[in-house]
Amino acid sequence: MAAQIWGSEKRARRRREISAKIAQMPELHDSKPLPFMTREEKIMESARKLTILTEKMGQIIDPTDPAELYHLNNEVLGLEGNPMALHGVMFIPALSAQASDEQQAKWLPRALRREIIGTYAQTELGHGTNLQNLETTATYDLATQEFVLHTPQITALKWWPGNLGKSSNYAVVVAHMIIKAKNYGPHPFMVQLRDEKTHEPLPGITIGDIGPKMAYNIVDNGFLGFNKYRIPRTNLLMRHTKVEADGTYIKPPHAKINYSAMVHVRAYMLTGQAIMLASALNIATRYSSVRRQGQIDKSQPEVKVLEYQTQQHRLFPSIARAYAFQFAGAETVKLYEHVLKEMKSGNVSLMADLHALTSGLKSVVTYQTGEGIEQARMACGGHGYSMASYISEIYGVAIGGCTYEGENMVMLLQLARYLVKSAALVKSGQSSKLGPLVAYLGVKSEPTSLIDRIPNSGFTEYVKTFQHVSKRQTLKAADMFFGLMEKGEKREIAWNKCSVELNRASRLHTRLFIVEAFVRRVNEIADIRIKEALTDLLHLHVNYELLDIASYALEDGFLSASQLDYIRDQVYLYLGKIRPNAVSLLDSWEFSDIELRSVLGRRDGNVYENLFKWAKSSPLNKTDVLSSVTQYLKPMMEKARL
Ligand SMILES: CCCCCCCCCCCCCCCCCCCCC/C=C/C(=O)SCCNC(=O)CCNC(=O)[C@H](O)C(C)(C)COP(=O)(O)OP(=O)(O)OC[C@H]1O[C@@H](n2cnc3c(N)ncnc32)[C@H](O)[C@@H]1OP(=O)(O)O
Ligand SMILES: Cc1cc2nc3c(=O)[nH]c(=O)nc-3n(C[C@H](O)[C@H](O)[C@H](O)COP(=O)(O)OP(=O)(O)OC[C@H]3O[C@@H](n4cnc5c(N)ncnc54)[C@H](O)[C@@H]3O)c2cc1C
Repeated sequence: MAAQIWGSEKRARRRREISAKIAQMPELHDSKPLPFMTREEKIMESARKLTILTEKMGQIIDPTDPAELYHLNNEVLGLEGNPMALHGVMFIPALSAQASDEQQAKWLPRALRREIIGTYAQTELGHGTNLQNLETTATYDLATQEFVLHTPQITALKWWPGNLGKSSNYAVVVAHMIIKAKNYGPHPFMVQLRDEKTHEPLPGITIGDIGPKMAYNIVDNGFLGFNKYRIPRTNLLMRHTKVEADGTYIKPPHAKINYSAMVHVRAYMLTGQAIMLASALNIATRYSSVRRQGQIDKSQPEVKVLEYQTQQHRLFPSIARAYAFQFAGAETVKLYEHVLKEMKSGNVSLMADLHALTSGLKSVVTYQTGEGIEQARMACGGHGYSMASYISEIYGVAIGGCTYEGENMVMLLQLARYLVKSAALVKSGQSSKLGPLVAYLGVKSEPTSLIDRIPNSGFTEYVKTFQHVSKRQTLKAADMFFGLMEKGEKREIAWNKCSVELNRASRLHTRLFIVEAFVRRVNEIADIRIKEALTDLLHLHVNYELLDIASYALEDGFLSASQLDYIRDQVYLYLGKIRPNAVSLLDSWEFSDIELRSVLGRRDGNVYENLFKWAKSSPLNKTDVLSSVTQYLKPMMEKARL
């Protein structure tokens, strides 16, 4: 099963080897539990480990393999980030995709050797979503052949970029490029922020940390201002766009090609979210098979809480989602790598499809991951609320994904633009022009669903039902939009009035893609036992998901009330079938105890003893009487007693 999850036997074996090596290297372990550290201590601890990794990484992993890097990162540095997180996740990808060959030769080897640390500085205090209204300017000075970076007012301060505040000395900065008083829109520039020797901010730069956040507190998200700060013309990233010495602008082959670093993260973060969901579920499911509370049959001893159907219903559909996200994420990464290769050689024809797909997936996956992790926390009762479970930290980190790389509603609306264009093709009889991901929009469906009507139909009737609801909602939302425009509404006003319906269409389309990716994967599996276990999980997935969106299929009679009862029964049936495999389905992800960082989710199940040990190690327990007591509470009580 690990081979299915991680993509191959080899990958699963490599993960095990890497975990085993790390287990033998105490210098790479947390020196104490992260929840007991202050933010400064955590940052220090993480930087300490990063420097060891820089020395020893080659002995542990193949540093050119992103999957191995990611595993190393999760084991050693953990989910809460590290001082170079953005360096690997956005700075290097931005340079790789957007810098010319000459620029890459100058900067990439230095970045890869970690001579410099970089980040991606785009969002500002006043604007994150609406890139067209960013306020930082890069004005070309023809006389000196330099760009002058400037922050005209407080809302133009860069705000949020990870590791910008304290760790990075370089950044890819996105600013509006102005040449001879003409604004060419946001463009990426390579900018040195700090002196390479002293690490002091360079003159003209204001920089710092934005303060503690809901999670990710090892990352120094920062602010950055420029006061007429000059950089050479050749620091504009010029793979696709060029500015000649005389100020001539050569436009890129696609207007949004400079957004590729964002698409990179959107594509890669899906499996990251799957891992976080599976981690939280692993903790909750292991604990649920240790925790005994109450009886189902009063004549029997107390049961493991995992025996309760409500507990299974809380956890198992999310187990199915974690697998589904991992499979859909793997497909998306493949597609992204393909499109990136094509883009580099000038073919930009697939960018719109990739953008639509990653926008929808990013939104649905992060939202459902958040839901699943929060349910996992609640499923652990009181101990889930303790930082000893570590689930709240996983939740805080995962939920950040709903906001970064494009706020979820906004990204769903991006996919909706693509769906509406596709709907227009269907309406004008040009269904043959639909791309493969939306081809179903042009296919006439049956009048009613055949779920439970055709024996042994596998998942086909389920997929058709998802297609039907997605198609119907897309056409309905598009009709609403076109109808308003026909009545004379301006395009943007009409769009806003339909946006809730449009986003519903985007979610349904994305959920269909996730179901299809799961079905595709299960169909490919040769090993009978693995196929059986995953087929059970897929049964739970399609029935649970369909029940969740049933109103869309009920309202036009595509599903009947009796079919809905059948679907509900299937959910209960598969909860029971999955129960014996539940812990194994999560243990198959092979997270080590080092990586999980959870007292509740320990592999050996020795929860109570270790919870007590953990509590005793709290800094508050170093002394029996705290100074808050001697200084305030004790005098208060004494005064009251007088
Ligand atoms: C040991 C050490 C270890 C280190 C690490 C190891 C690394 C291993 C690698 C593994 C990676 C794992 C990943 C895990 C991730 C976790 C890390 C978390 C870090 C978080 C970092 C966060 C960073 C950020 O948030 S950066 C800032 C992101 N900002 C946004 O996303 C802004 C959102 N807004 C937008 O994208 C745009 O403004 C948008 C799209 C809303 C509108 O843009 P616009 O320019 O205004 O567009 P408009 O004129 O309206 O035109 C729309 C038009 O354009 C099309 N379009 C838009 N975008 C694209 C695109 N990208 N591609 C193609 N087409 C695009 C759109 O479709 C419209 O088309 P039409 O409909 O045809 O008009
Ligand atoms: C943990 C974290 C890490 C980050 N790292 C980085 C980084 O490394 N580099 C970087 O540059 N940035 C980074 N960011 C910033 C992040 O990319 C932005 O916060 C994000 O893109 C959302 O933009 P915003 O803050 O402007 O939200 P807003 O756009 O102000 O969103 C507020 C509300 O308005 C709604 N809204 C906005 N526009 C529309 C619209 N057109 N239609 C409908 N609704 C709309 C949204 O849906 C939301 O409900 C990070 C953020 C976080 C939380």
